[in-house]
Amino acid sequence: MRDFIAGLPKAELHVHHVGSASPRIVAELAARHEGKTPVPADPALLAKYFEFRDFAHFVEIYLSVVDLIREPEDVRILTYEVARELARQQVRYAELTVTPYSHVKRGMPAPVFCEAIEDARVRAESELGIVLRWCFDIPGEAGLPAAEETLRIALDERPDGLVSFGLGGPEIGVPRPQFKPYFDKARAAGLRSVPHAGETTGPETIWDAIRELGAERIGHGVSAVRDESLLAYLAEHRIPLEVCPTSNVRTRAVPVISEHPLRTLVDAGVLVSINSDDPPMFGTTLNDEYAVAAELLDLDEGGLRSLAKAAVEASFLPLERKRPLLAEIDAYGGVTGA
Ligand SMILES: O=c1[nH]cnc2c1ncn2[C@@H]1O[C@H](CO)[C@@H](O)[C@H]1O
Repeated sequence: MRDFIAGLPKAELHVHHVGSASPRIVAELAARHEGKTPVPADPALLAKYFEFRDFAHFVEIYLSVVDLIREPEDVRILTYEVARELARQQVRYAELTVTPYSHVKRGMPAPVFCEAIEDARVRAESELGIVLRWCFDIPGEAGLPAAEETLRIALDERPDGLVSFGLGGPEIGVPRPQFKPYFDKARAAGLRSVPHAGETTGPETIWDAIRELGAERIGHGVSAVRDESLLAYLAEHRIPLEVCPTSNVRTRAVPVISEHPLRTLVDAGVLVSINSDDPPMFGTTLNDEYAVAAELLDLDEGGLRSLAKAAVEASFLPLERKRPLLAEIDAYGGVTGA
């Protein structure tokens, strides 16, 4: 199963830029800021550092890593390394969530940040054969000023890879309706709406994301299982959930992996994609997440192919670019040559 997954062509739709910084990259950056950062440079200590009491603690640790990213070169190196790790797992296409506000707030001009991610995106496509696209997300804990600035950067800079507009960070104390004007403008400008919802709060946040923010996909959305009418709505309107199983356990959104609601979502006919979210921080990889899903859903190779195809279908790739990737997945026999 592991070998089959390793070779299976995939798409990833819910993976965070800084959250994907490998321990080596984080250690390198931490060493550059020796003494001025709580982030340990030692990989063993870093693994300990990436253990979270709860979601709020996770955000605090996440932002301490964001603090390490100061120069455009840091952004180029980080982004290219994330692309390399995705390509190593046979990811052909990924929508990477980046948070421009967090970097601009730390003194990196928006054009400089956008040029750095675009350089890495173009280089990754030509050298690694992986297609990256950007989701610009609002860090919810920074509220409306962050919404304002994220929208301004999205519309003023409009990097070629930008396809979607999101909302991350904590949900508790960050009601979704307040962001409606920003999502309205982003959608009017052709950006797709993909807010996080139902990760650390209940179904009502998912309803808000749909009704107020025009969500076309939901980041996480796992609490939908508590509302039968929402499950039916998601299934009927084919609003895919970007499910990140291990993330939910590591941020304590779900107590233990065996209790993850993935099976209930699938049984209700809800479209799901499998994603890694912040793989090094959660001690996982996208391939590991496919193995977790295979366990939870009792999947065979055909089931794994369907999972990979569901992510391609839910992606914002144009149809003519979905087709070859879907065909590649169908043709894939893995090491078993099935
Ligand atoms: O699983 C997640 N849920 C919500 N936000 C997340 C997650 N992983 C990374 N971020 C990131 O945390 C920052 C908070 O300011 C945002 O940049 C958001 O993208």
